Amino acid sequence: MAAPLLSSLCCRHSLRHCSPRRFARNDLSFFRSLSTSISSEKSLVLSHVNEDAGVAILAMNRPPANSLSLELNEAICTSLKEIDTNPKIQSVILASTNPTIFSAGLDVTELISPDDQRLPKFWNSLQQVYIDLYGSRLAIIAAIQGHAPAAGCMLAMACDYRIMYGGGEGSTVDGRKRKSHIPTIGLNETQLGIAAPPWMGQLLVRTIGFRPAERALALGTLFPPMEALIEGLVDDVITEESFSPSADTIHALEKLLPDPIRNQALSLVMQKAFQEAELYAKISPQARVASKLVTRSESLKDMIASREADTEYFCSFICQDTVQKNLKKYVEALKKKSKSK
Ligand SMILES: CCCC/C=C\CC(=O)SCCNC(=O)CCNC(=O)[C@H](O)C(C)(C)COP(=O)(O)OP(=O)(O)OC[C@H]1O[C@@H](n2cnc3c(N)ncnc32)[C@H](O)[C@@H]1OP(=O)(O)O
Repeated sequence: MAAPLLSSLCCRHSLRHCSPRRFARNDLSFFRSLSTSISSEKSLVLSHVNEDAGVAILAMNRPPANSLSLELNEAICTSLKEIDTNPKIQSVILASTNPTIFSAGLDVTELISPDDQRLPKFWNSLQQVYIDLYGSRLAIIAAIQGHAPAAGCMLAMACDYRIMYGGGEGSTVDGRKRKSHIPTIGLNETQLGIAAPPWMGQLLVRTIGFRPAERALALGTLFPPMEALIEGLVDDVITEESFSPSADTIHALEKLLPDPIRNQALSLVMQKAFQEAELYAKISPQARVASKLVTRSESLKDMIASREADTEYFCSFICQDTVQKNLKKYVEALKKKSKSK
């Protein structure tokens, strides 16, 4: 079903052939044309479908932090492509097997003393994840149970709806009682001495508006759940007080979730994500996709057109001495913090 258009995506000319008329035709093929055929290590994501509900799950599974390596990026694209080929599926829940980290953003070890062959491939794979998520015909619901800094936040923003865990003492994340965990979300790149690329920064602008995004980008703000909700960075924040699960939802989730994360059927965030996914799945796909084209096609075209230049800029920026120094310092601090636990 999905058109084999990897070449068109990797090459920045793909959307030149998409006339405004074509976009106006409520055409599903635009979204299909954004599919990829990259093959990869599948266990880095767990995916499964519940055809009765029209919903799929795609859970990132790269311990310890779901940091985005070349291989994880490719695995996300491959899995999404597989789901896309199933005509019974209209919605996907993008989640994490780690109940306290959605994704820690780019794997910073990819950025330090990088291999000059791998670095552009790595960046290209991240661009592809964005294109495939943001341009998917599927409605994608982000179930953000844990932290989502930098490129982790980008993943969430590229979805159609974002649900975040509100945290709190003694709350349940995957059904078990655990100590307080308050996730944060945002583009914190400047805290690492780097800047979000234009397409990622503009995605924040489109999500929360110009002035709030300008300030958040400059300061590298990581928002706790309620602040993220107020800013419009997430659409819903779930706490035990705010949401009552239904037995039907839990049952449907048990059918959907793969074995290693079946216990997440008890997670309130997952339950709300499933309900939202069902809601999207009930809308006429043609109408839903056409409405998505209205808001997303122009920025996607622009991003794809500047893809090569973006990769060149990224590679030369990352290799600068000062940037390397900043990144090394950041990783040392991260390791030190992790060891001191
Ligand atoms: C031109 C540039 C373009 C830039 C575009 C995007 C930029 C990025 O995405 S850069 C990455 C930004 N990410 C971060 O700043 C997050 C860093 N991580 C954290 O702040 C915390 O780990 C987090 C809040 C996510 C979770 O905290 P904890 O639950 O307390 O876990 P730990 O800190 O103990 O981490 C566990 C383990 O994971 C390793 N880790 C964490 N993040 C990353 C990462 N981004 N890349 C690689 N590895 C990461 C961390 O070092 C720990 O490993 P061990 O030391 O081996 O235990």
